[in-house]
Amino acid sequence: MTPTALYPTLGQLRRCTMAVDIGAARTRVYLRGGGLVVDEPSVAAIDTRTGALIAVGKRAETMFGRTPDHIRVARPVAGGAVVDIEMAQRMLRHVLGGKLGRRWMRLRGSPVMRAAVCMPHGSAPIARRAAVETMYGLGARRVEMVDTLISAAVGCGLPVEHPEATMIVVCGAGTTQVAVLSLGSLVAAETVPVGGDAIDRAVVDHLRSNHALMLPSQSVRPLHQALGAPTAGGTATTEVYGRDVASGLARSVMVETEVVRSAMRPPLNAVLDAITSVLRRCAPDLVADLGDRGIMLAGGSAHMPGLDLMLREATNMPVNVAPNPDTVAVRGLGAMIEGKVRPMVLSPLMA
Ligand SMILES: Nc1ncnc2c1ncn2[C@@H]1O[C@H](COP(=O)(O)OP(=O)(O)OP(=O)(O)O)[C@@H](O)[C@H]1O
Repeated sequence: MTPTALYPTLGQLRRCTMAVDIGAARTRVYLRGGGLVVDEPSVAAIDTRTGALIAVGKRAETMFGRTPDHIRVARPVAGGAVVDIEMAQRMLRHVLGGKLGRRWMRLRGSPVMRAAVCMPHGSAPIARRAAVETMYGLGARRVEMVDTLISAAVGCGLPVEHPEATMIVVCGAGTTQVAVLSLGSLVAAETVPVGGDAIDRAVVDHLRSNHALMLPSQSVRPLHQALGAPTAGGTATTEVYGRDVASGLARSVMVETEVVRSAMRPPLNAVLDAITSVLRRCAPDLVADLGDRGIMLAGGSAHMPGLDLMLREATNMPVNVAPNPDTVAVRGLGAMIEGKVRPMVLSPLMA
């Protein structure tokens, strides 16, 4: 098997057939000449008695918390790494269905089946190894890895190859990655193990400890909407439904959106600390560029209403949410394998 490069050239990427982003929440696959063909929750349900795969993706996700004992609903990806390689391979094989086979056949002239994978910034060698093993299981014989921050910046259409600073914050489910880029390189970057899931967990924990209410995960989204809605003076409240911790019965409580907002503050502070730490490591000229251009916010959590506003207030910098923020990384990598990216050298952190 061919060894894997961490910073491949654009030429090496152009030889790849598919671009893959295996995230804690969702798995995305972009096929060369086929576009984004998979965008599914990274979830698989198996029958523990027979080992059979029962469902993957969206269908498996709806089974969470609703299965009998013999069905296990698993997330093969956590904290930015594939933690169950076999399950990840089964899940990918299933969501790709026949799409990959046809693509391999069409590209039979190519001597080696190659895949490009986005890796979270600063991921450990074991996480990279797990991603490579996962792709080998799908038939790839060479795997090129690109830092998610670079592919997301490309996917957002940021002029990363120019000698001026651009800043990107990719807030996913389990991690948030922050970088300042210039001339195709990461000038400074940081990853924190906090994302949309930690923010949701902070809200769930607040309701359990202060209102003795267990909130089902699907009830957190409507609460986000309330948090993002402008308040016309006074104290805004919103009604949430859950299960009483003591009695187990369904009930609702009225919660003040401001109180929920402060419950979300600890995980958000971790994101803010990462932004300030990255800015502190940049030269003043680069920081001056960012004063005008601001921060590009990407990742699925960029959909969270009010997150951009909170970051704007805390940093005093303009914050723009990328169009389709959750798929920018795989679409950026897709643009690289399609050869649609202006020539540049992809390199690790500048010394
Ligand atoms: N409309 C929305 N409102 C609030 N949060 C949202 C919305 N859509 C997605 N999210 C959040 O975005 C997160 C998923 O983001 P994304 O798809 O970028 O994750 P991922 O790439 O799989 O994760 P990671 O990068 O951490 O491996 C989840 O925490 C989810 O709750």
